[in-house]
Amino acid sequence: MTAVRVAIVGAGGRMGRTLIEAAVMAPGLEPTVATEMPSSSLLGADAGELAGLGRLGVTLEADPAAATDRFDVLVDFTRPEGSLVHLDICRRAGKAMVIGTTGFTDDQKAVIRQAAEDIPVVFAPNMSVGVNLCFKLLDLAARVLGDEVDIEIVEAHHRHKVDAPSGTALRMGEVVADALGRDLKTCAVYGREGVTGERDRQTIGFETIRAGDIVGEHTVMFAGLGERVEITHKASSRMTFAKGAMRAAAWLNGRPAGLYDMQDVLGLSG
Ligand SMILES: NC(=O)C1=CN([C@@H]2O[C@H](COP(=O)(O)OP(=O)(O)OC[C@H]3O[C@@H](n4cnc5c(N)ncnc54)[C@H](OP(=O)(O)O)[C@@H]3O)[C@@H](O)[C@H]2O)C=CC1
Ligand SMILES: O=C(O)C1=N[C@H](C(=O)O)C[C@H](O)C1
Repeated sequence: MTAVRVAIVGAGGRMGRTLIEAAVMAPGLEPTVATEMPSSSLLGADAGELAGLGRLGVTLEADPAAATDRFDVLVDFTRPEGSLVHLDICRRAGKAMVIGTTGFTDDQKAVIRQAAEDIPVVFAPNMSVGVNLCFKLLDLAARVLGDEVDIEIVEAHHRHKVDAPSGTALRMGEVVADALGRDLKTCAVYGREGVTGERDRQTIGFETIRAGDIVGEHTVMFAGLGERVEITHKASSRMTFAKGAMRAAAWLNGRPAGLYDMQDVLGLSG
């Protein structure tokens, strides 16, 4: 069987380097393209050496559009503006794409939805199996505990993270809001300060912590009178996300055009 050829964009980033390692380790996948920003001092470096694996023979280049004949699936953990450029390249070339980047606006998400009419795309704010299991548990908890409890979502990440709340926290909020028939757009409260008045039970609160080298932690609290349920996920290695992204790339190769997420990849949808 021929290996699925994977392009990793943003290869010099925290996730980029981990993705290179995960692609090397994943059976049936082969990292064939690695790109970085045209301004990057890493251009010309060997992707394997960058990931601490030794020479791989894949050189960091600047333009994924010039490499479309050398990959089957492009994996993107960069920034929203970069992801949309990469999406356009994949769409024009008829290539599949895995998007792990977070922080998109609603308009940018609409562009992704539109592109997925032409190419297969997995778009997920968190590629770990554990978080995707938590989405299912959250749906169940919200349905059972209902409107009697106060719901708060607390997330913590490293000091370098640029978007808040995390994409995962927002998706957790959507899952809970959907289960309760609420619209997250109108019921979300982002942080509190000053004289806030009593809590409105219909709201879903978000709190963000940015500190040190925390890889990624999420807790959803369902707090009632006399008891409290908390569902927590703690990532201790970026490899958990990178392995999920490689699983998504293998799953996506050869699929029809469409917008998929990790629930589809893991067989958890529905
Ligand atoms: N879905 C999931 O499971 C996960 C998602 N993420 C998300 O992945 C993204 C990346 O995270 P992380 O690796 O920590 O971030 P980093 O900042 O470490 O890496 C981002 C990489 O993308 C490059 N980049 C930045 N802007 C552009 C652009 N416009 N075009 C092309 N490349 C660009 C950066 O280059 P340069 O350094 O030169 O700016 C860098 O190499 C974030 O949105 C994060 O939330 C993270 C972990 C898990
Ligand atoms: O930026 C990160 O690091 C992470 N981002 C994702 C998010 O915003 O949800 C996923 C993970 O928690 C790590």
